[in-house]
This record gives sequence, C-alpha cells and structure tokens, in this order.
Amino acid sequence: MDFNATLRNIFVEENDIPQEFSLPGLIHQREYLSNGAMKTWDGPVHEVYSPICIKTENGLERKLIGSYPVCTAAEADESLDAAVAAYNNGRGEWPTMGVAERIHCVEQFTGRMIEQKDIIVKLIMWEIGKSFADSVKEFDRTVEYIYATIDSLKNLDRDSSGFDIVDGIAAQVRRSPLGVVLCMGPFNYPLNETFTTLIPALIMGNTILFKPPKFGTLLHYPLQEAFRDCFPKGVVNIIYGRGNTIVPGLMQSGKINVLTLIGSSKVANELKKQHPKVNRLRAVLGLDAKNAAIVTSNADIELAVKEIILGSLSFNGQRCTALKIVWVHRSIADEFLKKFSAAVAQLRFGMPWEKGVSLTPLPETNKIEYLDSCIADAVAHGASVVNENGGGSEGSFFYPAVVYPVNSKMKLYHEEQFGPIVPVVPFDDLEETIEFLIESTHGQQVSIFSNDADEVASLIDPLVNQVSRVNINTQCQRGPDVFPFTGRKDSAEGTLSVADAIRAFSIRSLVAFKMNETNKQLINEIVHEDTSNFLSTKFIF
Ligand SMILES: NC(=O)C1=CN([C@@H]2O[C@H](COP(=O)(O)OP(=O)(O)OC[C@H]3O[C@@H](n4cnc5c(N)ncnc54)[C@H](OP(=O)(O)O)[C@@H]3O)[C@@H](O)[C@H]2O)C=CC1
Ligand SMILES: O=C(O)[C@H](O)COP(=O)(O)O
Repeated sequence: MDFNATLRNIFVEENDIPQEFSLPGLIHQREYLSNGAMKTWDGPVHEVYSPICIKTENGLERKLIGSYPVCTAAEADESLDAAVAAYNNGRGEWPTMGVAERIHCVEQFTGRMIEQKDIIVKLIMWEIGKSFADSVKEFDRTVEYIYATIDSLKNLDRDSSGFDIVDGIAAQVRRSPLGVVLCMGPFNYPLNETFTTLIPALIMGNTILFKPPKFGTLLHYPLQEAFRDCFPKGVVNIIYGRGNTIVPGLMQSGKINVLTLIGSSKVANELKKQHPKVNRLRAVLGLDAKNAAIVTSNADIELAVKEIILGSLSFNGQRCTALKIVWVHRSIADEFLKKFSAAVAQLRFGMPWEKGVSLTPLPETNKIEYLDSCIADAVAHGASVVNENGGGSEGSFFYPAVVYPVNSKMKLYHEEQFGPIVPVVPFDDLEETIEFLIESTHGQQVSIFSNDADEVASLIDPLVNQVSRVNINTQCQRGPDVFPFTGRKDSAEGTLSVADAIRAFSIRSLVAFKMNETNKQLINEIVHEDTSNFLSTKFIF
C-alpha cells in the first residue's frame, strides 16, 4: 500500500462532505456564561480550525468551523467572584440546598444536554478529529456517568443510618462541599473528562468555574443556556480563553478551593505552585501516563497483538490510558513485530465520519513535528521504523510508526508521545520491566500478556505497587467507569470513579453529641426530621 497515494483519495472538497455530518454553518460564539447571565463579548476571538483538512485550490487546508471569545484575566476574575458569591462561605443557595433538589437540577440539565446530542457529537468530531462513532460513544458514556453519579449519591445517602455511638459520644458524618472548584480538562475527551469532574463537584454543592480546552471549546456552547437555566445564579460559570493567560491569576487569588485538572502533570504542578496557600487547596488530578505492555515468552501473541493495537492506537494513541511502550521478550520479538506490523496495515485511516476508521486527523498543530522528532531521535540512537509506511504524514494525518529496538537513551522510552507511535523494547529478564516501572515518573496502568499463571502471579505483586491498575491479557483502559480510576507518582492525585469522585469533591464533617438525656432527645428529633425523606436530608456519609 502506498500511504500517500491512499491519502490523496481520502481528502475531500467542501461540497463532498456528507450532509448528515456537516455543521449548520460557521459557529461564531460571542457570549460566555458568568453570574447566571450570558455576557456579550466584543473583544478578540480565537478562530477554530478543524484538524479535518479539506482540498482547496491552495492545497490541503484545515477547515474553519467557527470562533469563540478569548477572555482576559479581568473576565476570569469576575466569573471567579460570581462563583465565590454563589458559594457564600457555604451559606449560598446551592451549598445549603437539599441533596434531592440538587439531583433534580442535574437531572434537568442532563435532559437538556440530551436534546443537544446531535450538535455536540458533530462538534466533538470537527473540533478534535475523533471518529463520529467514538464521538457518539463519548457523549453516551458521559450521560451514563452522570446518571451513575446520581445513583451513587442516592446510595451513599441511604447508607447513613443516623448516629454511631463510641465512648459515649454519638457522631453523625455529613458530606459537605469544599467551595469554589476550578475545573479544566484535556482535548482528547473534551466532554467526558470535563463532566467526570464537573458533575460530581457540582452535585456535592460546590460552585464551578470551568475553562474548556483550546481544542474542544465550541462543543460546550450548546450547554451554556442549560447551565444558566438549571442552576442558581453564579453556580456554574464558563470562561473561554487560553489557560496560560487566564488561569494563573485565578490561582494566585487564593479564592480557588479545589483545582481539578485532567491534563498534563507539568501544568498541574505549575498551577498548584501559584496558589498562595497550597495547603488549603485540594487537587483532584488525572494526569499523564506511560503505560507499558509486557509481552512475555508465554504470551498468546495473536491476542497480545489484537489488544495492543487497540491499546496503543485507538484514537491515534491520544488517550491517557493508551499503551505508550511495549516490552516484548526477545525470543518472540520478531514474530510479534511481524504480526503487529501486519495488524497496523489493516487499520483504516480516513475522514472521521467514515465507518470503521480508527486513524483520523490529529488536532494539535505542532504534533506531527514532535512525532517526527521522536522518530529521528530513536533512529539516531539505533532504532528503526519497522512497519511499511510508518511515520509518513500528510496534512494532519500521521501513519502509525512501530519503532524497534527502543532503549533508555531515547525520548520514546521516557516521554508520553500521546500519538500514533508504538515504541517496542526487547527484554531478556522480566526484572527489566519491573525496573522500568519503578524508575518511571508515571504510575497509571500496565498490561501483562502471558498464559502462565505462575508468571502472571509473580508479576502482579511488584506491579500493583508501581501502578494503580494491572490488566491481565487485555489493554489498559479507564472503564468500566465505576472502577476506581487513579494513578501513582505524577499520574494522578485523588481517585475518579463514580463513587470516588463524589468523595473527592466533598469533605466529611462530624456532628458529635455527648450522650446525655438532653442530647438523646435532640438526636431523636434530628433523626426523625432528617430521615423522613432521606433525599431531602443534608445528613449524608
Ligand atoms: N489521567 C487522566 O485521566 C487523563 C490525562 N490526560 C492527559 O492530558 C494530556 C493531554 O491533554 P492536553 O489538553 O494536551 O493537556 P494540557 O495539560 O495541555 O491542558 C489541560 C488544560 O490545562 C490548560 N492549560 C494548559 N497549559 C496551561 C498553563 N500554562 N496554565 C494554565 N492552564 C493551562 C489547558 O488550557 P488550554 O487548552 O487553553 O491551553 C487545558 O484546559 C496528556 O498528558 C494526557 O495523558 C488526558 C485524559 C485523561
Ligand atoms: O483520556 C483518557 O485516556 C481517558 O481517561 C481514558 O478513557 P479510555 O481508557 O476509556 O479511553
């Protein structure tokens, strides 16, 4: 197959874009949601160019799809003040509202969100180049996550059975909100990763300042009015602009109580340092990873190839959970590489709306240059691209490269490439793979491929002490979303799953009663009042 010849057939002209996947014209947004109202913006805007390139008379060009405000620190500060006022030191309408009412607001919002599914899904596809099928999945999964969060909160509440008495003291545990949450997410799951933090933070009674990522901003517009209509004034504020210009001032103000960032550890560390009282800041972070696959001499090679293809190249490797380095026992390396390269050649690349495509355009404009530099560095240190056409690029497409043999002198051994390159490292002794994980600054997940029970068992213990999830004969992934999702070292802070996220965005406060006659009577009255309708009680674990 000639990669470049095939690509020439993929690119289309404007008029050839299938109608059902087109946007309803250019989407020029000039508003942002602050303090319960849409504020009109007449300042500078950011023009959004899709990673999807279109054939024009000037050659291939990223298609312009719309624009949005580039707010400044002044608008960000105003929105922050709105969130602070809505929280009102825990005395605002939202943090004091009963759980049942907050759930009701979130349900109403979700209903409105579902009405906007068509446009949101199309915008995910156009803004970040995710396949249409995967964009639909991202939307559906987000809605499921919201409903699961609601169920989880109801169950958390139901578990509270009044008071525990220890040493003559009765204590009730309440889950209280933390304050103002600054919420930021990455480009690769612009809807899902945002809502994974924003919704649990919101439902627990916190107020929100949300800044969408630069690739994946327009898709949040259809939700602005729903946020405005479903929540009290100032509870959700959305600010548009570049993170590096508007966020530092927010952190330096000391008014942010919780930083939640799904993105890179470099950004998270910088932002934490900017807070004047970092010990008063809670951070809930999902960060970068260098997840490894370990294919032992006892592996089912066909199965390993199938899983590692999915693990390393789904959405072009742009997943935090992607397999970003593959360790293969030297005795099976040739066979693995041959089968893996053949499987790569079977992957379909194409426009994101085409059925069955797995390789799609890359949104980051400097990405291809970075990926080329990784390959050049690996080649300079003795590796080569072993699959046909590997590393070729045109427009915003990059053909996956399988690079072998990778070693510790290379960037690809250490850095999170976050793109379609699969670095393969040969090993002789499993101890080498454990050493790699011990030395790594990351600690999210690992996948072991082996059919030997003793071998698998001998690896599990050392590996669970390095990463937060060990997958056996399967790729790394976040789901099912009810599983705890976190990481060690630089890969995370706090745990995100449905139930864990509710805990991450709240604090347990005690109400303690010395058990004398007066207090026994008081407790009876409180329990009676507050458990009459468990959902209306604010007394939850
Ligand atoms: N562990 C997890 O759960 C997940 C982790 N990730 C990680 O996310 C990364 C990819 O996403 P990416 O969008 O590139 O991540 P970034 O860290 O670059 O961006 C995340 C957010 O931080 C903002 N930001 C970036 N730079 C600054 C700055 N200097 N000051 C303030 N804010 C800033 C961005 O805004 P702006 O866009 O305006 O710059 C964006 O909203 C990968 O490392 C991936 O592993 C991705 C998904 C899940
Ligand atoms: O950004 C990511 O990679 C997501 O958190 C992982 O989700 P996935 O494993 O389901 O793709």
